[in-house]
Amino acid sequence: MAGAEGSVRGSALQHFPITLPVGDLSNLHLKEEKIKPDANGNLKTNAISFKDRAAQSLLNKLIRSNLVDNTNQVEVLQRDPNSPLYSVKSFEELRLKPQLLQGVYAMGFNRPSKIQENALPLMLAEPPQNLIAQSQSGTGKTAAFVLAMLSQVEPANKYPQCLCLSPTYELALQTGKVIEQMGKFYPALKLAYAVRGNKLERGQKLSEQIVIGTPGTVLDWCSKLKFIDPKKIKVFVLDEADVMIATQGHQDQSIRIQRMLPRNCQMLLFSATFEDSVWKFAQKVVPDPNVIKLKREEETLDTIKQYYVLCSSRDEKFQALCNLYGAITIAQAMIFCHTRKTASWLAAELSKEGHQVALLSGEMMVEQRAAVIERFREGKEKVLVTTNVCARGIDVEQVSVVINFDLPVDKDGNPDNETYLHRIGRTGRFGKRGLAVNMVDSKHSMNILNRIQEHFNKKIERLDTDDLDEIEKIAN
Ligand SMILES: Nc1ncnc2c1ncn2[C@@H]1O[C@H](COP(=O)(O)OP(=O)(O)OP(=O)(O)O)[C@@H](O)[C@H]1O
Repeated sequence: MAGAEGSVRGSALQHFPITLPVGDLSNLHLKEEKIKPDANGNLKTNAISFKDRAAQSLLNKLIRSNLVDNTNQVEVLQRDPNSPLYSVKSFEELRLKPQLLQGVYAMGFNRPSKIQENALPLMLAEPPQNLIAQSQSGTGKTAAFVLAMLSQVEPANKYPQCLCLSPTYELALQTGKVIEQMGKFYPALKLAYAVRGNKLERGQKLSEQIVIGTPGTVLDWCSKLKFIDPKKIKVFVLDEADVMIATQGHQDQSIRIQRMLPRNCQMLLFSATFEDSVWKFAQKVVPDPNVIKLKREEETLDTIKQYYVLCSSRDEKFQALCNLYGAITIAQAMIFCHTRKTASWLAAELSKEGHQVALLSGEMMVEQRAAVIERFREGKEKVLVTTNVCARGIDVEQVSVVINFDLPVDKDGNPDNETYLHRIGRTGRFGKRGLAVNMVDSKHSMNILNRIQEHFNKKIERLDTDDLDEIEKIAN
């Protein structure tokens, strides 16, 4: 696929007259999308959660080079339950155009992922079917809808035929890269990015066959500026719906775009999660959908040894951690703090003690965070200090020790059991044994710990970090 020479469209980065560095999510889209306050006038929380979610999602894309391991079942709900349910075990069975099959193999894909096995036959059916699909990050959703777009597009027709909405500029670029890679054997195929800052001349009509962009700009290009004729769109993809719905503005714009499309346009919506709000939104933008869900791998505490250490202050917690340090660095460890400030302080103190630790903090740009995670994954650093927001959703499989320097609590100060399970649950995977140590420094945090024990109905043993024998015992 060739980029549009000298224009702001076409190949990904070099032609962009955009001054924001890639990865700086600080102001992006939040201002221009005119986020409306919710019923309680709550604007800030929404905006922050959008930013966090978008950064999270981008981070996952940057650090991911393989499919996520998943043994869970796929649930398929067909629009017409009487039609047979197809699933494919190979890309050949899909009868893709030869250039596309070449593109798939050039990317190193040998067979469809779990979600692709079921989603691709539905998406490529004749007539094309609408689909709502949910599965965790890294299970092959992007590759699936890119394949659907590339199957439908007619490179000889020089106008937009496929439209893909992404929540942010950076996420749009990541998906664009997949389109470029998979479509590279179609020389006539071009891609345009409808993102803020990408200015075209008035009255111009796009000749690119695929347009990917953020809802606000796509809406302008379809309605006010008329660069795109929405009536000619054959495939409409709404990616990262769970990130998208974190701003009301994005939801409204997506719905307005969807209403301009022809009735027979194929509508596809993808999301990593399926909370109520995502589901309601999905049903508004995808009429008569087939639905595919792939559940998350169940996390369990069964194979994890859990302890708590009783301290009376933050400094004592630090001392206890130093006592434990030798034992925990036999494997790789993640240390969770409640705030960025504590995380930075702790990382600095550990470094002063001569320990080599990495800090993953929300202040860093997403690319920097990805680099930290990459180094940790490669084992260049054995200990990663982080906050909850920063590390949510990141799977580093080889971590076998988790330290809760601060116990996870929600915004009301109650135990956050889900986060506890997610932090700890990742240590005991694939038959390996995991170790979790919780630092308790007040009556309040003891109370939180007790409620966590009750919730999971699992005893958390006390550990004395001055007792070397005991430390040795837990390390083995
Ligand atoms: N069939 C396949 N075989 C091998 N690798 C694949 C296959 N499909 C996708 N991948 C690779 O797996 C990784 C995750 O895929 P993809 O980005 O499509 O997942 P995703 O569910 O869209 O994740 P996210 O929600 O984070 O965007 C990518 O590196 C992709 O190249």
